[in-house]
Order: sequence, then structure tokens, then C-alpha cells
Amino acid sequence: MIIKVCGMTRAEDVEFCDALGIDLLGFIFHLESPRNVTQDWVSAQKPNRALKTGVFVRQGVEEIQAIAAKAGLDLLQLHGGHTVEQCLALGPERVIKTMWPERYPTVERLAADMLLFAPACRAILLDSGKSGGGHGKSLAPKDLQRLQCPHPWYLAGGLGPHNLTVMKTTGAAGFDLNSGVESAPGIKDHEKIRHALQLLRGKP
Ligand SMILES: O=C(O)c1ccccc1NCC(=O)[C@H](O)[C@H](O)COP(=O)(O)O
Repeated sequence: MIIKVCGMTRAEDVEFCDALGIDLLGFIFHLESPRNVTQDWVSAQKPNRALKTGVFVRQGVEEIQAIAAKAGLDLLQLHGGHTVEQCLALGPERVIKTMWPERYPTVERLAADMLLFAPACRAILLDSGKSGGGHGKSLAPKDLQRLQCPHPWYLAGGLGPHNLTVMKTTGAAGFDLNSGVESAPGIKDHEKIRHALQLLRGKP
């Protein structure tokens, strides 16, 4: 199971999550987000084990490549209207493609679109709302339990200790934590992260 904590803005949170065994750390490159960070700051973050994941909403391929090189990113989360061709150009092995189930009339239509993107990304991230992220609202677990998709998909959207037990029943291969483990936007609550990890992996 992959666990990502998104919206890193403080070195102490990067160090805490890395030491705790979080797999992916999300760094948001989106001016409108309260969790927006700079390339220079991300470049200075050097986790031992966790992979640095850049989150992009509006940037195109060339800009993403330039930021990835400067900030030292391992993975690229495409969180806007990016196409299959853009994912392929950036390299499927390092792309996480965000999709929004609430845009689809049925879970079958969502699964069909996920299949189209599967060869172009290492995983698909399902987020709440119809665009953007950090909404703090969760998706309905009942719909996701019916989702048939052979490609790895991660679940996002308002996840935290309060709902992870039920959200685990969706069969997601990964879980993306953000506002549900914060005390304020961009300020991670270490006890909530510890508790979330315990619920997901059963570790102390
Ligand atoms: O978190 C943000 O501020 C954000 C803004 C714009 C685009 C993406 C953003 N976050 C990306 C993530 O991967 C979040 O973890 C995901 O949207 C879930 O957030 P939340 O609902 O707060 O758990």
C-alpha cells in the first residue's frame, strides 16, 4: 500500500513523514493553493526514502520538466486537464494522473477513462470535486467499491483518521492525505498522520 502526504510546506513535516515511512511527499506548484511552494525550497528538501512528488495544475510539459529538474522531483502528479500525450511525453513511469469521479455519470464510464490513461501513468489518483484539489471532501466509498480497474489507483479527498477505516474498503492501492491531517492549510498535524498510518498499515 502506498501512502502519500500532500501539501508539504515545512521542512519539519518532510522530515517527520520521511522518518515515519510515508512513501510519497506531495509538493504543490500552484499559486492559488495555500500549500504552494517554490522550486528552491523543494530542491532543498532531501528525504532519505520518500519520493518527492510535484503536483501540477496548469503547467505544460516543458514547464513541468524544468521545475522537476530544478526541484529534484521523482514523480509528477498531473492534477489538471493533462492529456494522455502529455503523460507519455513526461514518462509514464513517473506520472500520477488525477481524475475526478464526480465528473462521470457512472462508475463504468470512469473505469473506461481510467483504462485510456493506464498505459500513460504509473497510477491514477481519484480526487473529490470536479477539478483542482485540497477540497477536504471525501468520495462515496460505495461507488468506489464497485470500481473495476486493473491499473493501480490511489484515493484522495478529505482522508483522515475519521474515515480511513471505511475508505480502506474501497480497494485503493494507495491513500493520499492532505487537509484531513492538518491543523491549518499546509501545517501538518503529526499525531493525525501517525494515527492515519496506524489505521492504514496497522503499525504503532
Ligand atoms: O491541496 C491543495 O491545495 C491543492 C490545490 C490545487 C491542486 C491540488 C491540490 N492538492 C493535491 C492533492 O493531491 C491533495 O492531496 C488532494 O487534492 C486531496 O486533498 P484533501 O481533500 O485536502 O485531502
